[in-house]
Amino acid sequence: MQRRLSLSGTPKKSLASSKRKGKQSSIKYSPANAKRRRDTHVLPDEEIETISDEESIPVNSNSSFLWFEKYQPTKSSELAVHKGKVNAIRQWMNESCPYSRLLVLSGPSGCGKSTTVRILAHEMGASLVEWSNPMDTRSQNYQDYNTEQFSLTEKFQRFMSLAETYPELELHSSAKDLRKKNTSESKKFVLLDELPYLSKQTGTLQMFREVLLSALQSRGQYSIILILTETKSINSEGTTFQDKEMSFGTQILGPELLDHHHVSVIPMNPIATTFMKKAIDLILKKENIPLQSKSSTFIQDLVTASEGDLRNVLNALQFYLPRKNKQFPSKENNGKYESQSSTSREASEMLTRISGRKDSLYSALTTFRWKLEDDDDKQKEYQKDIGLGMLHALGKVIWNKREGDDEVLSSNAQPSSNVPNGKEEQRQKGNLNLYSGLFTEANALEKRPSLVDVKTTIEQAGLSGSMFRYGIFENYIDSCLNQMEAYSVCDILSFADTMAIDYPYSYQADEMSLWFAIQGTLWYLPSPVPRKWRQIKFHRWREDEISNRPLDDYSAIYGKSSTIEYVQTIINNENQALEDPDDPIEEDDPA
Ligand SMILES: Nc1ncnc2c1ncn2[C@@H]1O[C@H](COP(=O)(O)OP(=O)(O)OP(=O)(O)O)[C@@H](O)[C@H]1O
Repeated sequence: MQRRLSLSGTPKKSLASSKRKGKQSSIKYSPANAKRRRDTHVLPDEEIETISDEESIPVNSNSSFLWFEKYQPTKSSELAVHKGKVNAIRQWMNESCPYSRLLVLSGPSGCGKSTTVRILAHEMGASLVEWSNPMDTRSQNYQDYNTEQFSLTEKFQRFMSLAETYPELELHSSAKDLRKKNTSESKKFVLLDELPYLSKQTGTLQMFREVLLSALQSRGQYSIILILTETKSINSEGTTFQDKEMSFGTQILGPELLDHHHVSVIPMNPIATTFMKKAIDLILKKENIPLQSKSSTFIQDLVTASEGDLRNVLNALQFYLPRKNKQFPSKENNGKYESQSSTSREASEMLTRISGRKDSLYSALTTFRWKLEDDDDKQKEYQKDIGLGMLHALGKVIWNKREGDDEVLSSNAQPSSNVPNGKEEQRQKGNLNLYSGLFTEANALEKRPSLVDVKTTIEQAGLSGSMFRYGIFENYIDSCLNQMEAYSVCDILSFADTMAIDYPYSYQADEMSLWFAIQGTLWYLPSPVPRKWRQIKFHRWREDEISNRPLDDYSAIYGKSSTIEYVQTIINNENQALEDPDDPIEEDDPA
C-alpha cells in the first residue's frame, strides 16, 4: 500500500474517517490493524486530564450515528487526550503570527488529533478552514470530475492561495456568536487533515512542499495545522512495522520545512488506557447499558487490543453490544469471545443506516443489496481452499464486469462508425483518446449492474475478510482511470476495514466488512474497467499523448516514466498484449 499511497497518509480506519472519518482522510488503510504495535511513548495516566462527568454533553439522538460521532467531546475538558498535549496545542494556537505558522500534529489513528484542534479552535472563537479532497462530491459530480480542468493537486494549490479569503466552515452553531464577541482578536487556522495524493515521481510532493513554504513566507494572518496519521507498513514477510519517518513528518515535509523556524511538531501518543475506560464508562452510562462483573474484563481486552485508538474501541463496543440485549459477551475457554446472536443483523443495520443518511458519503451504496443472514446463530466454518479460489474471486472483483461491457467494448473497437459525431471530432483533435471517449460514454451508462455475485465471490474467496480486503487493496489500482476512483475505492476499503473488529474476532463482522468492501469496490470502479491490457489494445499510447487528460490522473497514479516503460514493454510483445485474459465471469458459467 505504501508503494502507491503512503505519501498522502494512510487509509484510516476510515470510517473511521468517515468520521468524516469515514473520511478518513488521506488514504488510510490498515488491514493489519489488529497486529499493530505502538512504539510511541505513553505518558503516565495520572498526568491525563480528567474527562468531565457532566451530563451536559449534547447527545445526537439520530440512531444512525456511530458512538464515536454521537459522543464526540464538545469541550477540551472532555478530551481523552493528555493534558500536556492539549496545553501544548492550545499554547501554539494562542501564539501570534508570524512566530508560529505551521503546526504538524503526528500520531496514531484515533488518538484525538483532529478532535483536539477542532475543539480548541471553537473555544478560542477562531476560524477553521479545512481542506477536504474533492472526492467528497463524487456521488453528485462524478461525471464532472472527469472533465475537470484542475487536478487534485492544482485544486489544493488554489485552496491554499485563497485560504485567507475563504469563509470558515460551520463547525458549531455557536461558533459564529462566539466570534462576534471577539471579532478583532479572532484567529484563523487552515486545517489540513487530509492531503491530496502526493508523489515524488509526478512532482506533486514537491509542489505540496513549495505551497507550504510560500504560505510560511506570506504575510497572511493565518496559521496552518497539518495532521499526519502514523501508518503501519507491511514488509515482505507480512509483518507490520512502524513507519518512523511518518511520525516526524520527514517523508512528507522534507528537511527544509522541518527545520524551518516557523514550523513546530507535536507528536501525539495513543490514548492512555485509564482515559479510554473513563470515556467508555461515560458512554455506557448514557446508553443505559448496565455494567456487569464480566464487563470490565471485556472492556479491558478491547482497550488493550485497540492500541490507543478510541474510535476503534468505540466501534468494537458498539458492534458487540446489540441494542436490544445490551449484554456483554462472555469469554469462552479458547480465549475468544462468543458473538452475540444478533451481531450480524446489527452490523447490517448499522451499515444500512450509515449509507442511508442523506449527507452520507456512502449514500450511493444504498442501492446495494444487503445480505442479512437469517440464521445468525449458524457459525459457518471456513474450510476453503486458500489459493486459486481466492485469486479467481479477486480477479472477478477487480475486473468488475458489468452488463453490457462486451457490447461497449466491441462497439468501440470498431472504427468510428459507432461513435457519435461529437466524440469522433474530439478524438481527432486529440483531446480525447479512444479509451477516454469510451470511458465518457460508459459514464452515461454508469452503474450498469455488475455481473459479479458478491455471495459467490465471498464463498470462493476462502479466506478471512481481512486477507481478501488486502488483496483488493493491492490490486484495485490497475482498474482505476483517475485519482478520484482510486481515492473512492481506497476510502471504501478503509471504511470496510473499520467495520471489521480487530478483536475479539467476529465472523459476522468480518463477512459484513468484506461484503461492504466488495460492493463498494464494484460500485466505484469504472465501467468497463480499463485494465492495462485494454488500454493498450484500444489505444496505442504515444509518448506525447500521455500528458493528455484524463491520462494525467493515470500517470499521477503510476508515474509517467513507468507508464511509458510499461507501454514499451507491451508493444515489444504485441501478441501477448492483445491477447484477452481469461474472463473470470465466463469461467464461472458451467456451460
Ligand atoms: N473523550 C474523547 N476524546 C477524544 N475523542 C473522542 C472522545 N470521545 C469520543 N471521541 C471520538 O474519538 C475520535 C477520535 O478521532 P480523531 O479523528 O480526533 O483522531 P485522530 O488522531 O485525528 O485520528 P486520525 O488521524 O485517524 O484522523 C473522534 O471521532 C471523537 O469524536
